[in-house]
Amino acid sequence: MHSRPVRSALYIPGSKPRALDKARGLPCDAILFDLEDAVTPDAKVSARSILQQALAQGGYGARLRLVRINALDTAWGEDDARAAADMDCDGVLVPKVSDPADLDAVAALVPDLPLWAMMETPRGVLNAQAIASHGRLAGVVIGTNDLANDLGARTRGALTTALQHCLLAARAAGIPAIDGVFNAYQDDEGLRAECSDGRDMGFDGKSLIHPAQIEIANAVFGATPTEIDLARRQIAAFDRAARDGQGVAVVDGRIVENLHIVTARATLAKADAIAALERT
Ligand SMILES: CC(C)(COP(=O)(O)OP(=O)(O)OC[C@H]1O[C@@H](n2cnc3c(N)ncnc32)[C@H](O)[C@@H]1OP(=O)(O)O)[C@@H](O)C(=O)NCCC(=O)NCCSC(=O)C[C@H](O)C(=O)O
Ligand SMILES: [Mg+2]
Repeated sequence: MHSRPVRSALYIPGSKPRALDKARGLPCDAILFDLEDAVTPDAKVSARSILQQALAQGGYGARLRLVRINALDTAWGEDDARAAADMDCDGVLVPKVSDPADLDAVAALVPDLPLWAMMETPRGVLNAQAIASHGRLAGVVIGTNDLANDLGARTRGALTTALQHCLLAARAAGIPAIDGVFNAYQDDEGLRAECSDGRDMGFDGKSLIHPAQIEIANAVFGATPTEIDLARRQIAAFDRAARDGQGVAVVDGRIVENLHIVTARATLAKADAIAALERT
């Protein structure tokens, strides 16, 4: 569990001033300012300066601000990385990371900002542990569209092994992991089901393509009143048991051990962090 909430991470094309402005008032936890796939080749260069100006102008509050650059093997990647290094943001999101050397190359151009990795190539998934443990890496975002494309996969179920492998790598490295996008942005029930699937797997949040998806992701990846109430009762029961010299308590007919208390405290910390973010 991580102190900064990333329940909802919205992609915004860096080429669209109206969307960049609208984002200042949206309740997403993170913004993925995109210079890569959401921007057409003819708009790549101008998007860089549009985005730089939007970030300099500010107004994005306490949201996590990541700039997704183009890959270094494209015509735009190196200039994107140099430009992003000077932008007012919280990190650089590197697309199509296939091994740690891809991160080394961006790290050399971006000396002072945390890096995030898009996990979206077959080689990247196979190298997930080495990528997630890179010293400059602060988190991973799954790119389910590219991954499905490269695999020839036609369902989310076909990606399960890859999703779990990336999540295992992120957890082992102690960094957050954000699930891939749900493309049918007008299908609320489909989105809710896919968010629940990601949440059940252990993801920290969902990447999104449209503002209408934010509320559902925030609800599914947040701490519900029922979860908060259970966490408080577990902690109280465990404290009582400890005072009586017991190492185990029982709440709602289930045993509560120390590891459940770690989770309960993390649930309360997450609820506090969300409340603090929503106050800003
Ligand atoms: C999908 C869209 C093209 C739809 O755009 P549009 O038709 O303009 O939608 P609406 O008319 O419903 O928009 C309503 C208002 O909301 C604003 N808006 C729309 N999208 C965004 C957004 N992402 N961020 C901020 N604001 C947004 C519109 O400007 C309207 O505002 P207003 O005019 O003031 O009412 C569009 O949503 C879009 O472009 N989405 C982003 C697509 C994208 O980023 N794609 C790339 C990322 S996905 C990916 O690459 C994942 C990964 O790499 C992988 O491999 O899986
Ligand atoms: Mg992609």
